[in-house]
Amino acid sequence: MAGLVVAMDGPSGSGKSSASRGVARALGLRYLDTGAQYRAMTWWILRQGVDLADSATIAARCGEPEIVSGTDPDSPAIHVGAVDVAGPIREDEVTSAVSAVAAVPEVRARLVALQREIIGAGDIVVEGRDIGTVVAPDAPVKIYLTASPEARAQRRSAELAGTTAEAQQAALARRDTLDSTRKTDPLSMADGAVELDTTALNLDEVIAEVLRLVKERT
Ligand SMILES: Nc1ncnc2c1ncn2[C@@H]1O[C@H](COP(=O)(O)OP(=O)(O)OP(=O)(O)O)[C@@H](O)[C@H]1O
Ligand SMILES: Nc1ccn([C@H]2C[C@H](O)[C@@H](COP(=O)(O)O)O2)c(=O)n1
Repeated sequence: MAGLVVAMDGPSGSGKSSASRGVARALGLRYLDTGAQYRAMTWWILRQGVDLADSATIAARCGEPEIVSGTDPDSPAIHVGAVDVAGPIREDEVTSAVSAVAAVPEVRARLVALQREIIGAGDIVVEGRDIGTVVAPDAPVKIYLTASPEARAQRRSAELAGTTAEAQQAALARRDTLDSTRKTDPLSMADGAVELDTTALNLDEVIAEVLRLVKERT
């Protein structure tokens, strides 16, 4: 299984992180959360006071922050320079701004290059929106994870305090629309990807199905 790359794409809240980490653990692979990188870039852009509508400035400055991703599925780490941003990047301020920053082509070019560098010789599960289409189109295993909007919102609201499933469903729908309608590398299912609807599956069942697909395709 040396050199294996598993590409896991899908909309927000479909379970990509949980499933990817479980699969990586089971197979002794590394794990890369590319969404955390877009969030880290967004955290830095917000800290610089850059207007989110000013894509020219975002494009001009997106080469400045050093974004460092850990690849241990048991403790995925993300730093901007020396600052641990694992907590702040999950705050509402970043979540509601990240799609605008991720739509800037220069941001994507920088992060896709960083992702390819980390993927390197493989042995990794990589999750995001464009892994199977753009970042690693030759990955032997490509999964497109989905779940109904209601299930995704229910899962998200169970995870976060002080919110409702209705509020989460609206926020997820907004992000889905922005991520799947942007001009550069929108969220879409890659050629050769297997769609896995997790609405009626628990996490262990999702991981077992992905492991079965890995076995079948390698
Ligand atoms: N099959 C499942 N059944 C029930 N809950 C699940 C399942 N998969 C994931 N979850 C829960 O749903 C929530 C969202 O999962 P996760 O963060 O893995 O999704 P994601 O697709 O990575 O989201 P995002 O793209 O926003 O980072 C988490 O609380 C997770 O524990
Ligand atoms: N490969 C990727 C990964 C993520 N994004 C963008 C779109 C998401 O809304 C945002 C945050 O990702 P999440 O943490 O929710 O997985 O980052 C992208 O465009 N491409």
